[in-house]
Amino acid sequence: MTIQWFPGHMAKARRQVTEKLKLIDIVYELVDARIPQSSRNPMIDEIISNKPRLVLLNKVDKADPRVTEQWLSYYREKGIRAIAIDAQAGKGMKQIVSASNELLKEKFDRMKAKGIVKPRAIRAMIVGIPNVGKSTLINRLASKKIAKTGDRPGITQAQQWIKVGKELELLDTPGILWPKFEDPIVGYKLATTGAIKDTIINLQDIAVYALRFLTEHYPEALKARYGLENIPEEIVDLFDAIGTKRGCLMPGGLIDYDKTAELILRELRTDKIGTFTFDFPQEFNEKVSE
Ligand SMILES: Nc1nc2c(ncn2[C@@H]2O[C@H](COP(=O)(O)OP(=O)(O)OP(=O)(O)O)[C@@H](O)[C@H]2O)c(=O)[nH]1
Repeated sequence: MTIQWFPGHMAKARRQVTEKLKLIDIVYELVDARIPQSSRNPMIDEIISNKPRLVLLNKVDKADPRVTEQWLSYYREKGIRAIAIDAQAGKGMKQIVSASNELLKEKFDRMKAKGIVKPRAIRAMIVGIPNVGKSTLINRLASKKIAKTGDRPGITQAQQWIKVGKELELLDTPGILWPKFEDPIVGYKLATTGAIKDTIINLQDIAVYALRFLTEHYPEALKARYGLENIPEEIVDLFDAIGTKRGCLMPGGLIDYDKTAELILRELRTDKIGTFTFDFPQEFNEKVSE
């Protein structure tokens, strides 16, 4: 698999995020709850350094609730604050504000001690890879009282802040960090969940990955969706079975594998087969830094 982001592009995105870090108190690292690890930018720890961080597992409605719980305890054990949210439906929004308050309590207590009587609102920025739900979350948080507080003095680049109640101000442009995947499996996970375009990786290859994954981890859901008594061992036989059931045929009755792959991925992405998580915390126990 040859996927290369332009190094210049990456460097620019990184620079923009680093610039904005100076303006904020806390980073909201938005990841996809279906692939909490694969949808992180691997350099994020280094980029945000010791800035307080809140991990937001978005699209939790599309993930396996059992594995989401495992991820939340995993973060807890690592001392990382994390919340599962559904930005589309607006679930978890209050928790974002309360967790931010808790995380910054010490800093604001120090400000109070220095004689700053009224601590200002917490300033936050959302950071995440494409398609993870950054705009949806901004709109959701801004929904009722959208108010722009204007530019702050001393900042070269004009920044707009969105007020979220009295306690929070959010930068109106999120930081985009690219996923990086030397590991082809990470690429397949990103493609399966729709984080990268289908044109980047061959559609049939993505569907093969997805079917193998479901066969291993969620066989009952796969059987139920496609009316299979058993899941064939050979992947081509599984394609044939699904293609036949769904009438994905070419003239002459041969299975149309492209059409079958497209159907499987469409149904998977729209949760027709079920709600799944593709990253398991056990796989990454050694790899995540604190
Ligand atoms: N089911 C579900 N869908 C969501 C959720 N949050 C966002 N989406 C959907 O995910 C898609 C991408 O959301 P965006 O908000 O555009 O993502 P983004 O990170 O701003 O994307 P870029 O502009 O590409 O960086 C949209 O179709 C949203 O409706 C969620 O919590 N649940």
